[in-house]
Amino acid sequence: MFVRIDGKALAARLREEIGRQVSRLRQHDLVTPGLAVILVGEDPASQVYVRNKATQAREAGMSSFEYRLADSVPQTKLLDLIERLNRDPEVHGILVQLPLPPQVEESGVIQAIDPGKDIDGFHPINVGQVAIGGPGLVPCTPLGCLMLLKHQLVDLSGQHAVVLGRSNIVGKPMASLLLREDCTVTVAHSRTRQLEDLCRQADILVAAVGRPQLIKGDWIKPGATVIDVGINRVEAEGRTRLVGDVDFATASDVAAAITPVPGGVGPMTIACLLLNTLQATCHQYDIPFPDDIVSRAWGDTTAEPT
Ligand SMILES: NC(=O)C1=CN([C@@H]2O[C@H](COP(=O)(O)OP(=O)(O)OC[C@H]3O[C@@H](n4cnc5c(N)ncnc54)[C@H](OP(=O)(O)O)[C@@H]3O)[C@@H](O)[C@H]2O)C=CC1
Ligand SMILES: Nc1nc(=O)c2c([nH]1)NC[C@@H]1CN(c3ccc(C(=O)N[C@@H](CCC(=O)O)C(=O)O)cc3)C=[N+]21
Repeated sequence: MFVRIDGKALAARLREEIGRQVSRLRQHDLVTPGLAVILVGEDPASQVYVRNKATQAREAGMSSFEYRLADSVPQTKLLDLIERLNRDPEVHGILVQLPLPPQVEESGVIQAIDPGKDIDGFHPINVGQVAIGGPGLVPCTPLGCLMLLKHQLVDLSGQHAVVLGRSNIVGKPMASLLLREDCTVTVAHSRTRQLEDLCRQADILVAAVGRPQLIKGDWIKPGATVIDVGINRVEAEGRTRLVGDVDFATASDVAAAITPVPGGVGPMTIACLLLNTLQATCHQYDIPFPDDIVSRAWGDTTAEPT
């Protein structure tokens, strides 16, 4: 039986559970988790995400601080703001929306964020921790993908996972996490040969290439689980709509389960951002983090965060 993995519903349940944990912290007068989001420039899609992040943080009982900087902002000004937020006791998580304009050097900005407040998990310290299986903040999008996979599949061990895309924000951390789950992992990219044949070998296919509906049903192994990370805006019949990297219609005839776009990975990314903010807050205050939060939210035992 084909399953459409309902990321939107699962994310809503996870946010509710995060909200319960936040009110517990507040009731005990311990702390109100605070999330700071920095947006440089006026990209309309980024504005939508940043607004959604702020609204959902507030709905979960967190404080949300938004900083909008001009597209022409000098790097030093952005670094000064990050420094200030690193020291701000009301801010426990910092996110700088990517991509950044060309005058700003992305790696310098990421490295300026206090690794303990780096809720995106992009700082080299957190990247390294994930790679060696240590503690640390895990990037939100791959973390959300892993939770959806664990919800869908009882055992990831020994499964062949093919990750399409090798970006620092999705493909590479996704591959690290799947390896930690004992999958056999293949990472493909724009230079990969015979991509279709490779995809057909995947028990688990994670698509993060940013190419609208590139992956067709006949690229997919019957019974595979497909996670579609792609968010692509396409014009159709005079309207813009969102499609993934997977051609959902043909893929759903072959795969056992797929995440839809919208309503799949996207909402989980934001829920995981809030989860990371809660985790960072607990860590900063030496409060035990409720490790079973995902199973509490979803009522299963297969989806613990890593
Ligand atoms: N749902 C969510 O929460 C999120 C969704 N996204 C979406 O996920 C997608 C990927 O994002 P991101 O990782 O940032 O993108 P990047 O553009 O940084 O990376 C794309 C990757 O895909 C590879 N690639 C591009 N075209 C092909 C092709 N035809 N065949 C094989 N590989 C290809 C590139 O290869 P190479 O390295 O060789 O150039 C690269 O590794 C986008 O649609 C983005 O909008 C991103 C973040 C969060
Ligand atoms: N530092 C940083 N961290 C990020 O996590 C980050 C980033 N920069 N830059 C951009 C990408 C993209 N991203 C998305 C988050 C949510 C949805 C999302 O909620 N999507 C909805 C649809 C929203 C809509 O209608 O546009 C869905 O798929 O259902 C999508 C994409 C986070 N990113």
